[in-house]
Amino acid sequence: MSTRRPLIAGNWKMNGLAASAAEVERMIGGAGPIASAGVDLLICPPATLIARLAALTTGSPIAIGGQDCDPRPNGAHTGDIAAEMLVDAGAAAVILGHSERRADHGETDAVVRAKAEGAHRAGLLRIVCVGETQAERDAGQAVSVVARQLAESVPDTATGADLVIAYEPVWAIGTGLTPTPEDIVEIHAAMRGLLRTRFGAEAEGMRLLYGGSVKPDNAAVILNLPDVDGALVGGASLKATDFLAIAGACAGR
Ligand SMILES: O=C[C@H](O)COP(=O)(O)O
Repeated sequence: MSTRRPLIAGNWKMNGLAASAAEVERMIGGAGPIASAGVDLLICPPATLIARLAALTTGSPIAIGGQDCDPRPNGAHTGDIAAEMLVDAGAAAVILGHSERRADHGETDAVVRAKAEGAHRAGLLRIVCVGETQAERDAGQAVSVVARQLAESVPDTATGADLVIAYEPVWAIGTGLTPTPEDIVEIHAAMRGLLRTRFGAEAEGMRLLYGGSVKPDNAAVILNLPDVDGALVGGASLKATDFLAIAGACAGR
């Protein structure tokens, strides 16, 4: 049995208004037993809601995170948000290199790595996303693509305490499709092996999340797979009942 604390993280993407605080209040209401079972809970709302939800969740088992940060600490960069600003707003973590940012904003592995360095400077837990496209999987390149992203997006400063990797096959995001359990196990085992080779004992503390169409009805199977230390949940994290059901499946492992 792993000593890593499982993490269920919700990525709200570009969803959520002030009224969404009510959903988080419902999450707080159900989070106690899940946290007592040793599961870490994180919600990453849009930047506009970080301060509001950080205040709301203070003293609760739910932490708040960002969905991106700029590598630089401050300066004349209109529209960008530094990792230090996320911390100042109450964030404890940040998602980096999500495939939607890689696709929508042209983020390369080198950019993701620089952002991860910025997050490290600010003291944030870093959740670095990797994952192959459908074409890459069809070409038999899933493991090699993930290995390359892992090697090039994760900085040398990574430690067991501050690095989380989220394996999110691009074709599984928001589609209702998921890889087979065997495919998830293959990728997670490969990632653990690569992290061990690079980081030695620190790799044992690095949590590996699966993300892509995680729902209450498939969570138990996915979360019980070897080397799956939790989930990065998109659509299902917008509803307290679904998010708590997924986290509850993790608590029941
Ligand atoms: O960051 C979360 C993922 O992109 C998964 O999204 P999804 O659960 O809506 O498929």
